Amino acid sequence: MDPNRVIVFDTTLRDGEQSPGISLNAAEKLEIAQQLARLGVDVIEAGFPIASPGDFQAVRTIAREVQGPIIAGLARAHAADIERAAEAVRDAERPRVHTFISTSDIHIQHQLQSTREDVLGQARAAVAHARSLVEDVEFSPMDATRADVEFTAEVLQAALDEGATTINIPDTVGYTMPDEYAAFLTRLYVLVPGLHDVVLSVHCHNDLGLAVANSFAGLKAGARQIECAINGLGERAGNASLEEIVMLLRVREADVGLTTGINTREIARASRMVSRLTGYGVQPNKAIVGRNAFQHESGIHQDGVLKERSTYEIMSKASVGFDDVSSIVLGKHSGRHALQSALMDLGYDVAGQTLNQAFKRFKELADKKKQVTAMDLEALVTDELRADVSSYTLEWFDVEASTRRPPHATVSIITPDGETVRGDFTGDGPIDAIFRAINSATRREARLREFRIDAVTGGQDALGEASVILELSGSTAAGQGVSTDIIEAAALAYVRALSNVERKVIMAAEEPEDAQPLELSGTP
Ligand SMILES: CC(=O)SCCNC(=O)CCNC(=O)[C@H](O)C(C)(C)COP(=O)(O)OP(=O)(O)OC[C@H]1O[C@@H](n2cnc3c(N)ncnc32)[C@H](O)[C@@H]1OP(=O)(O)O
Ligand SMILES: CC(C)C(=O)C(=O)O
Repeated sequence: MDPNRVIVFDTTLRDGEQSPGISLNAAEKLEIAQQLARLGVDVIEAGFPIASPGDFQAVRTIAREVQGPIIAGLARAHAADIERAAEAVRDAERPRVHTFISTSDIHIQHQLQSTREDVLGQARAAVAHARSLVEDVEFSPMDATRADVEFTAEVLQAALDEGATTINIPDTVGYTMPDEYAAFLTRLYVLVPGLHDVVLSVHCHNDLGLAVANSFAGLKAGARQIECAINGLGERAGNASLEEIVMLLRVREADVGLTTGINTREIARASRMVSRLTGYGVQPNKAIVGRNAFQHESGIHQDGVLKERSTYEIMSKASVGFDDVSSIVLGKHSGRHALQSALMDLGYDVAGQTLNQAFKRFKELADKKKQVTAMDLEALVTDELRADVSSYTLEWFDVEASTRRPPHATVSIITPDGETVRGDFTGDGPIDAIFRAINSATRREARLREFRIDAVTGGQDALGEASVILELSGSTAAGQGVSTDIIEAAALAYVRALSNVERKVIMAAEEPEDAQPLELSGTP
């Protein structure tokens, strides 16, 4: 392999999904995985199969259906985790098991409540067990950047001896600094010369806003795999953002000399899809994919850009895929073929019932809006795809809102069993009233954790996109809904979040209790 080629390992579906409130079902994960394949990532970490039957199923579906990238499943240094991960990725063209255990004393003493010797034995046994099931095994010493480098090196040597093919160095809590991280990797190369024969990987968290800088420092120190996530999603403050590190390597390629296999024109679409399906909006000033990333507000900048774009732009918006979508405009006279072809341009292969439903909604929207843009279309079709997997359906609602009396809502919901149930509620505001009316109809005590409404495009006739995060019986899940009527968008989002959280509660109750430590622990 070209020594300057960087392997892009996307963990949106695993570490990204660890963001509070994100809970993707198998269909949503598959949709994102297919977009990641179009984007050209080398590895998709599709989930943590032991975590739940739903995650196992999602990883297995991705392994079976997504061609191109390596499909990885995460596993603790436990026999059951590793077996479950290996089983989930087994049908992939190129399966990988990624196993990990902490090497920092903080984790060993307080979380694992164990000893260095035991961790060394568990790491060795985990890699050996994984290698007996799959050829491609990645090992991570969790919290490595707060660990003793000599002990970490000893553990890595054991992992290499047992056949690990990739060694990943996580900055689990986003603590390190670029120079320090590079020095840590350089020292590991000295202590473990065998690292030169495998792929060294970086996995950096963004607690101090340094995830991309640290990852870049790691690449300069010799690492050739970068673990990252779309929109920088991930545990706490997130992971290194895929779009940022990839565009850094692209824009500064002449100076840095490293390349990736990413088709950067797919970045914008991947970002929007992940944002919609997770309910995590992208901050407007986010690098590369934020709404403002290619906008020039002030006169001097506008003057410069009008004369020559390179005065204030270091990359074109077309290079990250923003141009494609803004050029598609359909109106109320467009037909099903034009809609299908526009959706195809956006990367959605929609046919049959989903196309018919999207077409019906497109016509309704076109009656209200002069121009239906690509962003509107994408929102509608994503909404239809979500509706396919939703269990409760909003049949109709009535909301009475006035400044003279408290708002009152009545809803009719079709349950997963096909039963029609009704509920009503007088709330503090129209949205509160409809949310509580849904609870009353479904007899669920779901609690609203987050609610957001965004305009998909500008103007008075913009589509509203609502995102809801709900909690039920200790589980949380998100749901989204799209409509020109923001109350309807909110109600759709609430009903979908309720379906998702209920599914999660049921799956948690069915979770297997077979995660046992490997027998070899403590015997290096
Ligand atoms: C840095 C990271 O991002 S690591 C990945 C984090 N992601 C997740 O945790 C999401 C999925 N997790 C889950 O669904 C659950 O935590 C499960 C199913 C994996 C485990 O659930 P439970 O068995 O109930 O354990 P719980 O989560 O409460 O505690 C974790 C246990 O794993 C142990 N553990 C943690 N990491 C490791 C490891 N790498 N190898 C071995 N054991 C580990 C902990 O010490 C603790 O063990 P204990 O129960 O003997 O005290
Ligand atoms: C499992 C490992 C790679 C991880 O996510 C971390 O340490 O942050």
